[in-house]
Amino acid sequence: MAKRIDVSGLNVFYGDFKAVEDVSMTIEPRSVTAFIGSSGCGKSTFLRALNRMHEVTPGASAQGKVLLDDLDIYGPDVDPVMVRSEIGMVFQKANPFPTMSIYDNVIAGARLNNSRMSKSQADDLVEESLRGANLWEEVKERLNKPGAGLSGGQQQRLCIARATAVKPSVLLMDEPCSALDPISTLAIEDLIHNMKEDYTIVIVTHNMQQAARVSDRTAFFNLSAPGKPGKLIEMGETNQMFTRPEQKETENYITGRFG
Ligand SMILES: Nc1ncnc2c1ncn2[C@@H]1O[C@H](COP(=O)(O)OP(=O)(O)OP(=O)(O)O)[C@@H](O)[C@H]1O
Repeated sequence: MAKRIDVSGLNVFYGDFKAVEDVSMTIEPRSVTAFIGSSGCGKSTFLRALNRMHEVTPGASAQGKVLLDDLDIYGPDVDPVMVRSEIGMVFQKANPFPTMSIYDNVIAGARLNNSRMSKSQADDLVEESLRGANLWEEVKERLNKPGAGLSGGQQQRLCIARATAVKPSVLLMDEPCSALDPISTLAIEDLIHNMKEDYTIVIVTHNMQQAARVSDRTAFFNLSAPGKPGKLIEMGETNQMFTRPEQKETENYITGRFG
């Protein structure tokens, strides 16, 4: 299920402004990769270009290559909607459809892909996805209540259930815990840890302890100066990045001397 992402020479623009310059990296399947770096260095922009989500921003464009196993996601005949169902996304602020029930939130994307799904198939998928997101026990008695009635941490796990219900191979998470309290954060971190058996996971985080706790590999991005594009400075095993980074810039950032 999990797939590898290979990026080569990716540049991302907002109009004429180059926000990300010449990034190449491999994101390994069945592992967690963290993106760290100071504010504005292009982590979210780069993340969104991995499933063509930047295309919903007017004027945004990307150049370069992104392969999902063998599929060139920017290929001429490739449908961005298909790309986003293979490479799902979870955002900083949990965004369940507010008036929809918990049940319908989970099944919404999967129904778009398969409108002929039977009631029992849908029931099974809702349960499986909520169990996978470690939310089933908390909501099984109130599946028909609105998603917006859940706590922030529960809403974020609901969004994870919704993203996984379409059976993606990759999950991109953009600061998924930044709006959550420490207990809910730990619940999401545990979940990320368990989910990496089945998915390729990428997480953008400002919290370096979090990157150290949850990720196998870490990529550090930086800007050479304000207004310049963000670049990938270094990527490696998380342990090595936090103890023996190769670049001085990385060391300055992780030891808090910068950014
Ligand atoms: N919709 C947009 N239109 C124009 N410029 C944008 C847009 N979104 C981001 N940018 C610019 O692109 C650059 C990279 O922003 P991005 O949000 O990717 O950085 P980031 O590393 O994720 O920052 P943060 O950690 O603060 O979320 C910044 O200079 C930002 O101002």
